[in-house]
Amino acid sequence: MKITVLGAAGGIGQALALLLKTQLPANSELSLYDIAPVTPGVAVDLSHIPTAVKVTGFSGEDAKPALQGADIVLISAGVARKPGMDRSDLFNINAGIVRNLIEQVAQVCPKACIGIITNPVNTTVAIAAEVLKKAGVYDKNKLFGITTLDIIRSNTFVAELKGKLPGDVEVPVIGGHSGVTILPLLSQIPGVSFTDAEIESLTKRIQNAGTEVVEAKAGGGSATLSMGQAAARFALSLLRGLQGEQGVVECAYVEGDGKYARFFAQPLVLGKNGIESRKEIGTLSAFEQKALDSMLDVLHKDIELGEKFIQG
Ligand SMILES: NC(=O)C1=CN([C@@H]2O[C@H](COP(=O)(O)OP(=O)(O)OC[C@H]3O[C@@H](n4cnc5c(N)ncnc54)[C@H](O)[C@@H]3O)[C@@H](O)[C@H]2O)C=CC1
Ligand SMILES: O=C([O-])CC(=O)C(=O)O
Repeated sequence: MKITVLGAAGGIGQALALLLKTQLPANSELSLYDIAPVTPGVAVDLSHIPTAVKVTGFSGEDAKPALQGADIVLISAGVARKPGMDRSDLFNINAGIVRNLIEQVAQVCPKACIGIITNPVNTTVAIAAEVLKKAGVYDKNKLFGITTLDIIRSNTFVAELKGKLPGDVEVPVIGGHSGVTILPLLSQIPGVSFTDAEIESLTKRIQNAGTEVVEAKAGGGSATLSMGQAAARFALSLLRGLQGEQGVVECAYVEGDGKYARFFAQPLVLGKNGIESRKEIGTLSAFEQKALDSMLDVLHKDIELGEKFIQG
């Protein structure tokens, strides 16, 4: 299997590439691309780590050489937030970057699974879908907005609060990936219960966790290391599904049945062709149902912004 990372010289890209170099199965290939001239050097650096994963690096304006034969393409190219900005403030720069990269994916490796990390994810995934559709190669079972960071954060915060091992907690997170559209389903964690006050404060903390990092880094960017870990977890799950492992489940922001919004983060069963099936979100608490109802306006607008960017 070959995985290509676009934006590979950035904070997320380098962390992700390191984790993939050490965790991909033997004989996989890791292909790194970024406009930054350092990228071939990042590949040389990684290539000295003794694992049976071949690493190549490409820079410049053309992503195509890095995309040849890719089974999975992960995109973290673009700009990150600074304090005082919302994820939507990144649209003006990142929308064009994602469009340009997806156009090249559509040409070179149209059958690859694509994982979008670049913000605003609620919108960049819609942009990617429209570009792929225009090129006649859109498969809604192969395009994912990576929301795994919301899940691993939820697992960490719940474990901290309840004195559990983080690895023993798995919180489904649905909706989208910004502010109120991030909805952790705290009512669905087996063996864990919360007071109403805990639910309210935990939900807020999970929704604002990106901002917590942006403020702590004080102008130096947003989450990179935890996001590298999140994207690596998602990519390795996707790979296991592609290789035929049964019962691999991850939440991601994908096009579904449109019951809530055209794109919606939900639990998915991953398989040989990407998404094998979309799982029901299950029974929600009254708090979660209210949060779901009130996020939909924002989510619809975020999606429409992306659709219009391509459709004009
Ligand atoms: N989905 C999620 O949960 C998360 C998403 N993000 C988003 O990920 C993106 C990347 O964040 P960082 O890695 O921290 O930023 P960064 O600034 O460290 O890295 C971005 C990289 O993209 C490259 N780049 C810019 N334009 C490019 C193009 N046209 N083609 C190829 N490469 C290009 C830059 O040279 C740079 O190396 C941001 O949009 C950020 O908001 C960040 C954290 C979590
Ligand atoms: O908050 C940001 O700008 C980056 C991000 O998406 C996150 O950390 O969840």
